[in-house]
Amino acid sequence: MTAMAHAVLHKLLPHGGEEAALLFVLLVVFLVLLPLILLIRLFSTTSKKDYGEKDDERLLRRLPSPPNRLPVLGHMHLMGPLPHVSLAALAAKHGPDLMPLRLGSVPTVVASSPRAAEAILRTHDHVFASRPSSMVADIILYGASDSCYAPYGAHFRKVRKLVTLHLLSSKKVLAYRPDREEEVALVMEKLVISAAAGAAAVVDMREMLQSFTNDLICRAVSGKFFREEGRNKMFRELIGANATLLGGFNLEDYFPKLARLKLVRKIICAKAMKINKRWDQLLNKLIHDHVTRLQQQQASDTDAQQEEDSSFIEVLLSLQEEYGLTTDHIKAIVISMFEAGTETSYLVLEVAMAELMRHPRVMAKLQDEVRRSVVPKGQEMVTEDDLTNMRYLKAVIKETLRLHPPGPLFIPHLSLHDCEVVDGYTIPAGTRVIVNAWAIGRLEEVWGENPEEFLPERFLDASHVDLKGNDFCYFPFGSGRRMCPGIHAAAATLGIMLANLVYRFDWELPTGMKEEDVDMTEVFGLTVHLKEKLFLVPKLV
Ligand code: HEM
Repeated sequence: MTAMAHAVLHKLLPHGGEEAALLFVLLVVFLVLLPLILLIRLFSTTSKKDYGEKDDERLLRRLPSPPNRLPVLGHMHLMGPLPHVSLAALAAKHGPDLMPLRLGSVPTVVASSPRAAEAILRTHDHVFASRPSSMVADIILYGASDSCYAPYGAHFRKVRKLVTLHLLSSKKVLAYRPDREEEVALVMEKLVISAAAGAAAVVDMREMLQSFTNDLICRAVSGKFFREEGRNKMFRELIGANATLLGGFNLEDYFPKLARLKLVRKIICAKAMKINKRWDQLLNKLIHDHVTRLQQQQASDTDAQQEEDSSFIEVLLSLQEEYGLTTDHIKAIVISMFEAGTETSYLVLEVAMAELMRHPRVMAKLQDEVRRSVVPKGQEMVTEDDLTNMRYLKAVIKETLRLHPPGPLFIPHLSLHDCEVVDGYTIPAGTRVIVNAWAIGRLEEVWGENPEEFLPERFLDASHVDLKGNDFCYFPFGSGRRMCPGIHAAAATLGIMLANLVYRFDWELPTGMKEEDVDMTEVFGLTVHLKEKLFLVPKLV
């Protein structure tokens, strides 16, 4: 929003602010914006039903919050194009632990320190385990009945249990190991062809890694026939569309009353409904195919497939009755698996390669570990067995996730009732709670003098700091009831792919580019990604 305002003003006042342009701006503000603001204000006031009584306002004021709160927008105008960066800067000045804000009409608290994060995600986890409602998630995810956006309650607990026990358990992730290794091998084959073409063969790393993680999750969700009829491509397109709709700071989430107006609702919902229709058709066909295959199997008396070898859809269908799921619930769970599984891992792999290109010393040390210390000479690929002792590889992955968590603000949490947290401060029921993991990952008091430096060695000295959310200085997968259930799948995918990329190939930047030219500028959305795609040239070792 601020970026948009800046752009408009910049266009109007490019030459030092001529009087005519200024007058024009003031006139626009008076004639157009004022009535609009009054209208929005009418619909942006909070009611008891929405976010609690006015008492909540007083409670929010008990902690310092940033000044310059505007009547309708609240603190919204202070959000720059990278909200995690804006919130970190605001917190450093106004609320290093907890910082209350009003974003639009929504009372929000931002946690930016290890002790505040621990209070939210561990000590009072049961109070903050819900999610705010989202109009778009309601449409795309069948009443937010998936495992990412479901409000805390009986349905969420049931879905979470199913997902962690039957879809993403470490046993299941292990069972998918041959599939992972096969998909990695396919990528390596393509890279060998590129490498043979020499310096001209510049590889679009994002395209390659996105297609890899997409195919991997397609295979896990729908079985080995996922390339049939170009389904993987269709899924990829729809995942991208979902991410655009669900990501960022959406107007309707911060002015819920305005969004309830019929016309506004119609405009906001139109796109989401269109996407939902396409998902629905695709998933109906997929479910139908699986049901038919299952029936054929039963008719021919083939041995029942083991759960470990079954695709997510097969597992969900076989457990549908036991867990009391409707077909729409199954579709919602599948969609959020696609979304969460794809829109994270490939971004981490791309940014890890970007950091390695900017830090040749780290790249050389990693290649040394992967090539000489562990993998026996002559072996074509790194296997998952080889990864066990690769300490430096693990440190590189941890350091990448510290500096570049794909979800720097996680998914917003929601307080279920009033709760006294740090220093006797009470967060009222219905408050949106944002955990700024990006800010905590860069605190000088935690990470030392140069927290912005890419230095995997810091994790060699602190190898007790793992990914499991036990340490509130470092928890890229979250912690507690809403912690990422895909942690085992993600760790396996990142490890095997990164190890193979640096094992088989030396990497060079396109001709004329230097290390310092690798652009690390980020763009905020459902997840954060590099603004500029990474292009590299592979050289066979
Ligand atoms: C590098 C990769 C990944 C990272 C860094 C990551 C991180 C996260 C984070 C920070 C959250 C939110 C925690 C919170 O709101 O408190 C989350 C939620 C979630 N993730 Fe991941 N994730 C990754 C990959 C995956 C994969 C591969 C899957 C599944 C295939 C997955 C499935 C989910 C689901 C279902 C949720 C929602 C959990 C809930 O609301 O209860 N994630 N993830």
